[in-house]
Amino acid sequence: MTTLFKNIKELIQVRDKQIDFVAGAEMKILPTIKNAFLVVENGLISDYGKMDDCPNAEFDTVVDATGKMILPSWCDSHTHIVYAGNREGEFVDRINGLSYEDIANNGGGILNSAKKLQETSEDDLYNQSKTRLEEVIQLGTGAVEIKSGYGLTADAELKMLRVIKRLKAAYPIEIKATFLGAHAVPSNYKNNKAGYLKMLIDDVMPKISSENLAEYVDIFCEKGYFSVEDTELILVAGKKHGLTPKIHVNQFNAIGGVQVGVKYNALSVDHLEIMRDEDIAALKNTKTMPVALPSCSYFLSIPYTPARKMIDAGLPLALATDYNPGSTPSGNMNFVISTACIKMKITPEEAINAATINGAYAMGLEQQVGSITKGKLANFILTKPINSYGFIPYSFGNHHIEKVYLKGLEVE
Ligand SMILES: N=CN[C@@H](CCC(=O)O)C(=O)O
Ligand SMILES: [Zn+2]
Repeated sequence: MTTLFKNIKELIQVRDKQIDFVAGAEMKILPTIKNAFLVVENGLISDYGKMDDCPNAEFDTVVDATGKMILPSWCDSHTHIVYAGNREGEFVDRINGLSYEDIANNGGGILNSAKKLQETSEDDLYNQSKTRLEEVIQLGTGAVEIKSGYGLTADAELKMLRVIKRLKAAYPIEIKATFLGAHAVPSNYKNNKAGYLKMLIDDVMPKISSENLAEYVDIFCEKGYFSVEDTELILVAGKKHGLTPKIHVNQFNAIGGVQVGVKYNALSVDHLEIMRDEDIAALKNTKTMPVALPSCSYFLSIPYTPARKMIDAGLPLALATDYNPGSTPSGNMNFVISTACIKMKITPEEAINAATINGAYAMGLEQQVGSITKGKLANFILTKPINSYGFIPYSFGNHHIEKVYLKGLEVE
């Protein structure tokens, strides 16, 4: 099965050589080819170049992309899209003056979602979650990480992970799964956090390994949730079960989570709304990707990750949605890149790098997706006619996607 895309106004994020990620000043460079062609063979990118060099061969399908651009699908490395119900009530409570913290202290927040999820059957949870997955695919996402963490019992955490496994099998999008049992301390362990962590380690992790339910382990390292010591415990246990760390840190307070992530070679440290100079310094010259979640800052009216300062300090940056019912009920990566440009003062080139190749790295998929590179999956966005790629973040709240392709096939 071969497809030729011809007369592409601009082919974006073209990387002839496989790279892991871009950092610092390199993030301002977004390689493109104007007036380009792209060939897809059996789901993979097999060739591309200038139209002058377009192969004169027979193809099963030819798509004329005159006036349109092609860019790699968004790589959303941090989501919680498997959840039950929603938290619209808390949205109104916040409008009326309660803080995210007040709501959590009143038994709402993550515990509210956990109660709903525990009462929801696996099939129902699958059906609710697949709707969101289909929605983000239409919005241009071609690779996504999904976390557990709204179960908070052994059974409900495993139920979430099994739903993610079913989604992996049923959809052509690339999916990575993360075990986030340590998302909050459930009420029945209110005065026994150590017992809860022991249960996650002794009862849940072995089942995750034996059923191959996750690639990553996460924990909410934050005042009132889990400490740096709890984080070390979970990361060490996770590693024993083959789970690489990707952790929630520095959302409301900087308590040393970045340092513990770096110490245990976390693939990513995510949120980072509160960053001290020492946290930025700790990430320098490491393999740990800092991930910013601007839609969360927008929705909760909390500070934005100081992305400009971090990139200027030489760090890489990835952007993700954090799609979840409490802090970010949106999985729109187009909005994420706009918000990153507008609020974090990063350029369209930096934002697109952060949402493609760096996002791919933050979920261990940099060999498969995130750039137009021969041999990578043909997961990309065909835009509507637009004048420049900068129009995508500029035109905030809209998207300019005409079609999305996963493994070379148009998603209907
Ligand atoms: N901060 C921790 N976890 C989620 C939100 C949890 C919730 O409110 O449901 C996040 O990444 O924002
Ligand atoms: Zn999150």
